[in-house]
Amino acid sequence: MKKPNRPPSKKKPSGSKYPAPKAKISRAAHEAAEARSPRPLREDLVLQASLEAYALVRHEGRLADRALDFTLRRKAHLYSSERRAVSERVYALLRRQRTVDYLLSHARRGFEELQTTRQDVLRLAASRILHGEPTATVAKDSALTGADAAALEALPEAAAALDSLPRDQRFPVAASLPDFLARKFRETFGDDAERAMEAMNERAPLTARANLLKGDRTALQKQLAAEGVENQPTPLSSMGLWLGTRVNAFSLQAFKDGLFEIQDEGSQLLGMLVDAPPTRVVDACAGAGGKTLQLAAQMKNRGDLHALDVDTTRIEELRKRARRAGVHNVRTQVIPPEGPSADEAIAALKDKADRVLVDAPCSGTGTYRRKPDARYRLTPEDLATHVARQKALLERFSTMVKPGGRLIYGTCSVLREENEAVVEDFLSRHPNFSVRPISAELGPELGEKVSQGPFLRLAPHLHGTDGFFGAILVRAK
Ligand SMILES: C[S@@+](CC[C@H](N)C(=O)[O-])C[C@H]1O[C@@H](n2cnc3c(N)ncnc32)[C@H](O)[C@@H]1O
Repeated sequence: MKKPNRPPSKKKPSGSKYPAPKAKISRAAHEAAEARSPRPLREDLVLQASLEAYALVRHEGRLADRALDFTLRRKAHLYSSERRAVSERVYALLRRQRTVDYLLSHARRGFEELQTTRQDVLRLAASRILHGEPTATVAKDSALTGADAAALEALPEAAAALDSLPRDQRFPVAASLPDFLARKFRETFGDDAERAMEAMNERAPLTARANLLKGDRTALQKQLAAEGVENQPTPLSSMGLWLGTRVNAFSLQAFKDGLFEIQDEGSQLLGMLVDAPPTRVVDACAGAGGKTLQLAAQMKNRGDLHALDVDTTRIEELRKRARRAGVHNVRTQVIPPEGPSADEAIAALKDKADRVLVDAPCSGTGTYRRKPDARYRLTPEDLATHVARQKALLERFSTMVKPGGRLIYGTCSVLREENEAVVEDFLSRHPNFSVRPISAELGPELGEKVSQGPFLRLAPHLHGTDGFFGAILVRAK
């Protein structure tokens, strides 16, 4: 089966305001030429672009996907295989940044004092070797000589030094986590923490959710196969498909026709907990609508689905996606983030909703496969802010649940304090809410695979999904 040769991209290319038509044409021409005769990477150009993108993330604090987008848009002369190499190498280094820095500080005397770009060349090279590429090839590609080339040869020794550290010192470095997060991951996963982080430091699969308003998963499989896309049903979500990771999903006809959305399997499972009836349902932190569209399909496009968020841009994106997906039952509303005006904005829905989903803003510690750089930005203070906001949002949005209705709380964090602890805190103040085990919703077989106690608890090393938490809370009648 033909494998599409563009790298997966989070952005929909056609809707973007950036690409100059000239760049588009020349890139298409390059790609067509490349498809006719694949050629070796022009390593100097790949290295230059990788350095630029990496510097934006590491030294200027830009988000990785934006930094890559920004850099690659200015590199229309790169072939698609080269663009893909830039992306893959930068992401690979971000996943192992702390490990790489440790290894180089042992393998290269005076590494810390080197000029920043020279350090970054070494970092990119060491990361490639760590990911299995031959040392000699990498040294040549990176034009490294003398002490720098010798440093690459000395990496195995440095790795042995890392291996010989006591477990608690080794883990943060080997997992490439800040110390405080390493402690949190150890608290969460105990003896499994190493395994959990190994899986968290892998690339995530590209996962589609079939839009059940327009057809089932089998029909989507056929359509994708007809477009030359390798795909495979996901094992946990009945509406998911894994796609070949090198597909640019957004350029497919099936995507343009609204037959699927890109959505992690874990996120699909969280959406499944809602089991939205065709009555009145609220998606209180709807964002760009990943789960809103799934809920609309559960409701068979009937009833009223209220999608709320504080972010106008995301709500606009949601509207666009809803149009493509053929969703008609959604009403969007931009609401204030806090204070009396936030309470007023939802007053009309007080005690009215059969289901309220609070897919809360969180640390994102479950999504490091896709956003490896996020770990280096998170501080203990940020985490405390997330927890305080999660408690406040659950409190505010619970007022919309009608007697007998359900409040579904979810995050893409794996940390207990953002998950079980938030739910416990809520229940301690709201004895009229009780926990409904997720097995009651998903069935005993699937429920057992994806739950811890009564809650949804997903992690890459156990489920192959991003890390997710979900709880169903029922308001007494
Ligand atoms: C985890 S994201 C939601 C993702 C979305 N449900 C999806 O499936 O694509 C959390 C969302 O909460 C929104 N948010 C942050 N503070 C909020 C508040 N006070 N009220 C409502 N939404 C808020 C953010 O703008 C963000 O879009």
